[in-house]
Amino acid sequence: MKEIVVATKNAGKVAELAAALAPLQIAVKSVSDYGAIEEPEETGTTFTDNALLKARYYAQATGRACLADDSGLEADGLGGEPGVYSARFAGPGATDRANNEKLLAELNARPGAARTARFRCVLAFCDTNGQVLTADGTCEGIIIEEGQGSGGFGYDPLFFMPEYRKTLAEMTVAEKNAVSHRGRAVQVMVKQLAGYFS
Ligand SMILES: O=c1nc[nH]c2c1ncn2[C@H]1C[C@H](O)[C@@H](COP(=O)(O)OP(=O)(O)OP(=O)(O)O)O1
Ligand SMILES: [Mg+2]
Repeated sequence: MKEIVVATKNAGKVAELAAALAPLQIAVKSVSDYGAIEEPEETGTTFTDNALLKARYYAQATGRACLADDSGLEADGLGGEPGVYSARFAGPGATDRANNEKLLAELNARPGAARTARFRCVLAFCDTNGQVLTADGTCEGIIIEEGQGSGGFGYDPLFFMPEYRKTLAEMTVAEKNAVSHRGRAVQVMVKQLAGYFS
């Protein structure tokens, strides 16, 4: 049976990835459909390392072909931080709100620091034979002083895209997928998966 498991514990990622995978016309499952699987420790130092680590871990745990996502924010005013540590910026298990507050506090502590930033996403697919596919994407924006919008997740309310005059949190899933790091990566991945499943 042609199916893929979106291997992430982040509901926002599941929604965005599932929407973008729909044209493949294969069954799209989520790891939560396979019982209580513990999250792996993200020990990699690059997005690619962590995406591959998660794809392999969940493929092993579910016995299904899995698509994992590792992503994060690089703030130029912070020398590229928080990067791969974006989810843990305000500490282990930090909430989005705490991470957003820390991002603003760190930037505000550096008057004159650049407010430009980018999101990066690496997607890794791994099947039960260990065959691997990867794709990546980026998205450029500006960190604003105060959150705007209630959509999306993570740092979306603070990530403003001047071309669209909106933060990512003010976009629908379809709008965000058309311009985001994840949307760009998944478009590339969908082409590869179309070949894989044909
Ligand atoms: O589109 C995005 N919009 C806003 N924030 C985002 C986005 N994409 C990544 N981010 C932030 C959220 C989190 O702080 C970190 C990802 O961490 P990352 O480990 O890849 O994901 P996660 O732990 O939420 O779920 P999981 O590892 O189960 O896929 O970067
Ligand atoms: Mg994670």
